[in-house]
Amino acid sequence: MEDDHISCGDESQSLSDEQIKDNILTMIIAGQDTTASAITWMVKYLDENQEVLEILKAEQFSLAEKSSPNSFLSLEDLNDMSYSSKVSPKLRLRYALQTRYKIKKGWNINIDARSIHLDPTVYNDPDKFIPSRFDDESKPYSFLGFGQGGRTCLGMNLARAMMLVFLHRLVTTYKWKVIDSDSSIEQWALFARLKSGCPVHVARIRDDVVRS
Ligand code: HEM
Repeated sequence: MEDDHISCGDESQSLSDEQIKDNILTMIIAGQDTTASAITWMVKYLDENQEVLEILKAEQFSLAEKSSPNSFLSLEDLNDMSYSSKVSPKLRLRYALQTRYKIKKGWNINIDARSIHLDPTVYNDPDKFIPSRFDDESKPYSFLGFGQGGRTCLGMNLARAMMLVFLHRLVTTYKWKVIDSDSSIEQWALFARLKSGCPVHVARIRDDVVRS
């Protein structure tokens, strides 16, 4: 019988059980909850900001009309979603960096990206959902959702791709209404997550555009 084992090359390069476990945990903790939370905020903010939703719909429908129904989205399609890729919410509620404190060896320091994104000394109308606000070239590094520098999120491009595919499917196939306007945030979550879980009413708008 032919050997159907998939070779991983040099055995000494294989991952240990411990490393495999770490990678799985990374996917679940760093990868899944973050993306799920970001998508929840997108659904909420888009429902509350119909003018933004209209611009997004125009981009997504023009893309859907250009390609055949039921075809998969390609990388080029994702690159054509320039407005949609800005619809990335302010998330990650973490504790603030207090410069008054001495930072001891071994401490973990987290930048409170959400407070920076909502800082009125940096942005006009910080509470307004303006997806293009981070385009301002005079304010480099102002979008901190994925971190910056040497430890920038490793899954950033994967997360963006997942969010864009989700947005495309949602916007071109369904309309939705958030049915619980409670905006209170779970107190002990690592990043900003709605207590209500953001329940929505969803209705199909058209059958001819179904893509994945
Ligand atoms: C919307 C979704 C996501 C958000 C908002 C997010 C955000 C972040 C942030 C703020 C950091 C810390 C950066 C720093 O310390 O400066 C980080 C690190 C990291 N993220 Fe994500 N992330 C997301 C999705 C993902 C996904 C899908 C994966 C993997 C499948 C992932 C894997 C990682 C890893 C491995 C690190 C550690 C990088 C390092 O320390 O070198 N993330 N992420």
